[in-house]
Amino acid sequence: MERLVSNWYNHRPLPESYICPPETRPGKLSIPSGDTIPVVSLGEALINRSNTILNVLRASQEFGFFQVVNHGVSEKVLNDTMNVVEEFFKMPMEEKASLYSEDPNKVCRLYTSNINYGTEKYHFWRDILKHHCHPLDDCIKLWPQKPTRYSEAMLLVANHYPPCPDPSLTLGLPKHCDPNLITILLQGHTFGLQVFKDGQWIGVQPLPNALVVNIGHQLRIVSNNKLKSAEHRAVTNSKVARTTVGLFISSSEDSIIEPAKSLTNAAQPPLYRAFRYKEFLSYYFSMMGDTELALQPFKLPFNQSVIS
Ligand SMILES: O=C(O)CCC(=O)C(=O)O
Ligand SMILES: [Fe+2]
Repeated sequence: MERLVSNWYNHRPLPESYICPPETRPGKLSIPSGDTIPVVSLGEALINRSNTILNVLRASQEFGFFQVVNHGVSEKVLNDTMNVVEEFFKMPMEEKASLYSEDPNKVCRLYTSNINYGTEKYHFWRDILKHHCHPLDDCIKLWPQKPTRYSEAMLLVANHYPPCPDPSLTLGLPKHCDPNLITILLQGHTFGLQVFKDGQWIGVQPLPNALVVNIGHQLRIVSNNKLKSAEHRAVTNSKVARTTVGLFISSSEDSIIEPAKSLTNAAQPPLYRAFRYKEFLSYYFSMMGDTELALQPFKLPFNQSVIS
């Protein structure tokens, strides 16, 4: 519990154990906050559905990332979700203590940094509240009891990045691709999310009431690499705490994942073998940070993919 950054951050300078190796440091923080990440207005689908679908496909092929506006989720629901999560992180430590756990198998838990605080080489400037949402009737009983409004919001991962004494030396979240199908992120008003595209980092501009959508590894595999699972990371800032809420859409751990048959043929053979999602997840978490290595054991060698 003492490990949570929000427990101690404003009492001391950046501890050495949070300093990233030079090649992964954010360094200069004036990353262009791109208008380049596509913004898709879902409201347009009511008038021209096929054009909206094309926009989503194009963004998923080129960037693996886009923002959606006019999505139909009310401003009130978005604000309530963000407020209740911010309220959760602001609660006194004693109120949150029962949720703190370093056991990754716990269905609802509060923890810090990244996957394994005990074994990681250096730490990240982030506290996390994570829980499952499906099946809702079972999961909701395990969600935080306080703030009492909490269970009216539905979410899976809430990231909290307290103000940081030196944002140029540390990261909130290291470079990664999400393992699941699609992630929908409410990133609030504070800049911090960056996407790696064509060898450089691009900032994802916080837009009012927008949701950031990104393609995960599962969908990259199902689409046989037609859609891109983009690498991204979160940087911190020294002025304000940043809180984000991510809904991770995923198939069940027992599902078989493989390239869709309708997208493969003799000219475009499957690039991945079939596997159970849980097999992928355990390998992914052991390879955290190296996107291509995480996919390696699931790739088919070219000649084998032609035969199958
Ligand atoms: O907090 C953010 O801006 C990014 C979060 C994210 O990428 C994740 O939780 O996988
Ligand atoms: Fe992510």
